[in-house]
Parts: sequence; structure tokens; C-alpha cells
Amino acid sequence: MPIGMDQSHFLMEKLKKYDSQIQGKDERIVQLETENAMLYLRLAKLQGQFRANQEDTTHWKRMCSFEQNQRRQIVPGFSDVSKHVQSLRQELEELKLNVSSMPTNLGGLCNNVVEKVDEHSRKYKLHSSSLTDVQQKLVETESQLHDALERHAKEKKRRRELHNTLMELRGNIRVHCRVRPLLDFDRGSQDVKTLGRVGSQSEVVVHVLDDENVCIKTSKQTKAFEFERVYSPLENQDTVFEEVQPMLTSLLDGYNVCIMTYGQTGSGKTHTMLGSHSNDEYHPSKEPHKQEGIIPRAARELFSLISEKPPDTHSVEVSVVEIYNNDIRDLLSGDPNAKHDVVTASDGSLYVPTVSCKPVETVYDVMCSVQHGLQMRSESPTLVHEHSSRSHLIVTLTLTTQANYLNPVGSSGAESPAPSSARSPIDPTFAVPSTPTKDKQRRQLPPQPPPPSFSIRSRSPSPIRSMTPTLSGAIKTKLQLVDLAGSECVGMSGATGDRLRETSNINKSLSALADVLGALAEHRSHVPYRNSRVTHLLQDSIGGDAKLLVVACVSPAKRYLTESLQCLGFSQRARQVQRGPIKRKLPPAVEKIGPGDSTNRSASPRPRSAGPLRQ
Ligand SMILES: Nc1ncnc2c1ncn2[C@@H]1O[C@H](COP(=O)(O)OP(=O)(O)OP(=O)(O)O)[C@@H](O)[C@H]1O
Repeated sequence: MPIGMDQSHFLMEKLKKYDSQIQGKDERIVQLETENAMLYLRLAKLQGQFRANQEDTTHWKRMCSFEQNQRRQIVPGFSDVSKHVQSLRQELEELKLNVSSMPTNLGGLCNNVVEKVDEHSRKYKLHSSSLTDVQQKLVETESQLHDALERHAKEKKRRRELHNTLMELRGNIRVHCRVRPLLDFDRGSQDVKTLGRVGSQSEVVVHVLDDENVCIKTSKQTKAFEFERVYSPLENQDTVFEEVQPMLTSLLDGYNVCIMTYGQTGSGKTHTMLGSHSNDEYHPSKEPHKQEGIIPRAARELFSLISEKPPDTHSVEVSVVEIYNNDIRDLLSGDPNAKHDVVTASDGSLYVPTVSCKPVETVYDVMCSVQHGLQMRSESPTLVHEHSSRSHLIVTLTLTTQANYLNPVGSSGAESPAPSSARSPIDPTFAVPSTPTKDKQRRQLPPQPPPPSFSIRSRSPSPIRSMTPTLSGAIKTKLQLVDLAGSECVGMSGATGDRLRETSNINKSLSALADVLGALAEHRSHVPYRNSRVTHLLQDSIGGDAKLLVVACVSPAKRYLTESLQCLGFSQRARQVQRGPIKRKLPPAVEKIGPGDSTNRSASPRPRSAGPLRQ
């Protein structure tokens, strides 16, 4: 401390000095802190930049590796591309060469073309000169073709005649036999194991030996029957129709045709004629199907045959009737219970004037009518068959062949029906037997009744003609498809009351049918067509030149032994209508059924007793 200076003053001075120093230091601290903060900020910014740079680096690294990959992939392709470019260059060079040589080649080609044109024009001149020759030859060929067609038509006619002759030789009445498979309802008890077992009621006793022979074999007896065709249980509807089909050609040739199924109830008659279903369940089908029976198939065949003929020359009408308790019931009318009768016209022909006849153009139309009829048909359950038909069902397809087809102007008539020599289809008088009286009757024919809806020609046992002429000169032929009611033992069917009456009527009418066939077989002068409505109605189709096929249906089970023996005996009898006794040899173990054989007489007795079971 300077001498003379007050100590406090000195200290004050020193304090001031220190204060100013501290203030300077504080200012310096603030300055430094500010700088520090600035530096922090800078650092943060630099760190941000650093991170951004790092991301860029990663991105570019990825890009680099991607590019490297790309390059690795492209490099091999690049060599291909360069090769391709090279080959393209080569091609370009070649093309350039070609283009440069083209004018020379085109010149050569033009010369060739000109030469060829010259050559062709020379040939054309030659050809046009021979064209006239060719045309002449064409005219000649046409006339040869015409001759060939005529020859073909004649050949067709001859074949048809041969077919009809063959049919006649085979007999106008044919009998086939169909044995149905063993079915569940054939067993005696409810035990399914008894079905077909030896000794049980369902034991198989009807055996098909071959295509023509069938036998009934029991422990006590063996009886054999021969038919034109025997269908085994394995043979289906197609096979049956194959045999029936040829008969339909005869229909277009002017013959009445009748196909009927005969047999005990439940033996497969309806199955054979229509297919398997109850009357209510039947639904017509537009398309053919495997299970359908003869009626739809025959209708289909008929329309198919008609489609081959010139348009509007043939037309078809259908009627569906049943014979129930010996009464005719029109199943297409509103009132099936109305009475109908077969009437004799003044010219001697028979018809049922009150039965509905519906024009039809397709199988479907026919089958819709049949369906309608079936819904009205009498059916009731019996002990043997749940859907037993209690009436004879007759579906008649009447074919009208127009006069312009039978006798076309300027035609040789090669396509017209070719019935047997006894007939002249183009002569409208052919339907009347050529006795003077009938000729006279015909000439003096009184005004005809309105066209019968269901005409039936009267007949004698002598050969008669099937075709029925109309006033316009057209002819009518009939295809009658008959599902007969089942013959049955009253005991077995369990029928009582009304059912018993039905059964009795069914059996009576089937007896009458057997009688008619028997009378024809024995060439009796009187054929009892009128003993029953069914034979009266089918008079045109049984005997004479009409073609009749009876399919005898039998069940194979022992349970129906009596009925099967009776059915086969009846059918055997029918088969002999035109054939006479059967001479065919059968295996020695098999007993033969035929006239002259005493054992046969028991199985196939005279017509009256050969009919269905009587009560
Ligand atoms: N060949 C066959 N194949 C298969 N089943 C058949 C054959 N024949 C008949 N059936 C069956 O046998 C049963 C009786 O046949 P269907 O109705 O045809 O007898 P039906 O002789 O017409 O009897 P009904 O006279 O009582 O009317 C039916 O269920 C039918 O399906």
C-alpha cells in the first residue's frame, strides 16, 4: 500500500479493480458460452449432414449392387444380341444381293408365266372343243342315272314284295314268347332269401332253351314249347323291338298289323308294350329311351317310315280304347263311360262311329294321347300284381295313304304300296271281294256314312284284304297295339265282388280270342269273332292277310306254373294257325307239345279249353 494512503481507500481501490476484472471475466464467459452454443449447433448440423451422407452412401451402394446384378444378367444376353445383330446384318447383306438380282429373276419368271399362259390357252382351246363331247356324255350319264334310279325303284318294290312274301311264308300270325326275370314280388314269403330257391314258390321253372324253345321243368314234369322267337329274361326292349320292326313295313305296304301281348297278370305285358310304370306314372318322352316298349317304338318307326315318303301323302290318327267288362270305353273322350258299339255299314264294313280319333304328327302326340288314355284306364291291385290292368288296352294308329301317292299322274306307281297279287292298291274297288254280288253292291253303293272314326272291315274266314279305301281313293291301314288284360286264377288274384266280375270278363274275352285263333287254325267256316268285343274290334287284324304278332309273356316262377302252362299252351295253339303241327326236334329229355300228342292235348287242348283259366 502506497505510503500515505489510507488503508480503506486502498482496499476500496483494490476491490474496484477486482470487480472490473470479474466483470471482464464474466463477459468473457458469456462470449465463450455463446461460442460454445454456436459450436454445438454447428456440430449438430454436421452430424445431420453426416447421417444424410451415410444414407446416400447406403442408397448408392444398393444401386451399385443392383446395377452390378443387372450387368451380370445383361452381359451374357448382350453377346446373344450382338450375335443376332450380326446375323441380321448378314441377312441384310443377302437381301441387298437378292434385291439387286431381282430384276433379272423377275424377267425370267415373267417369261415362264407368259409361256404357261400360252400353254393354258392352247389347252383351253382343246378343252372347249371337247366340252361339247363332255356335255353330250353328261346327258347320256343323266339318262343312265335315271334308268338306274328306275331300276333301283323297281328293285326296292321287288324287295318289298319279297319282304311281304317272306312275311306271308313266315305266317300272318306269329307268336313270340317272352320270359320275364324273377322279381321280388315272385317270392312266396317276405323272406328275401327264398327268392328263386329250389322248392320255394319262387323257384324258377320256366327255362329258355334257345332262341326258339322254352320249357317248363318241375320235379314231376318237363314240357317244351317252340315259338318263332323266345326272349330270355336277359333280353331287353331293344331286342324285342328288333323282331317287331319288320312288321311295320307291311303297314305301309297296305296290310293291317296287330301286335298284342298275352299272359297272366304280372307277366310283363305292359312292360313289353309300353315300359315299366303304373298307368298314372306314365310320362311321354320326346326322346327315345332304353326302357320304352313296343307302342312308342312302333309309333317312332311309323313316323320315320312316313318321313321317307313325299310330304302330305300319309297321315296318322290315333285312338285309344279299352275293353272293360266287355264294353268299349273311349279313353280319349270326355266321357269314358259312354257306350260304344261296333257298327256294320251298308257296304258291310264295320266301324265304331263314336270313338274319338285324333290326328297326330309326332310320336310325342301319340304318346300324349296314350298317356291320357292310361290315366283313364281301369287298373286295380290284385294279390299278384299291385298295378294289375283290368281291361284290354287297344291303341290304334290309322294310316291314311292319299290317292295322289297311290296313283301319281304319270308315275309307274313304283313307290305305291305293293300288297299281294290279289290286290290292286291303285284300284279303289280292291277292298270289295271280287264276287259279282259285292261288285254290284259296290257300284250301287248308297251314300256313305260320315268317315268312320274307327272303321273295321267285315270279313269272312277266307283271305281278305287289309286296306280300307275311302271315297277319295285314299286307303286306310291300321296298326293295332294291344295290351291284353292279364289272365288269372281267381284264387290267386284274390278277386271278389266287382273284381271277380272283371276277372271273369277278362277270362271270357281271352277264351274268345283263343276260340278265334282255334277256328282259324282249323280253317273252320265260321270264325266266332263276335263272341267278344275284343275279337270283334280286332277282326281286321286277326286272320286273312293282316299281320298279327302275339307276344306270350310268362313269369318264370313256380308260383305261376298253372298260368304259365296255360299261356304257353294257348300261344302254341295260336302259333299253329298257319303253320300246322310243329315237327321240330327237341332234346330227347324234353317232352314235345303239339297236335296229335296225347300229353299235348292236356297242355294245349282244343281251342275252347285252350283259353285262359276259367272259374
Ligand atoms: N322283361 C322285364 N324286365 C324287367 N322287369 C319286368 C319285365 N317284365 C315285367 N317286369 C316287371 O314286372 C312287373 C309286372 O309287369 P307288367 O306290369 O308289365 O305286368 P302285366 O302282365 O302287364 O300285368 P297286368 O296284366 O296285371 O297288368 C312290373 O313291375 C314290371 O316292371
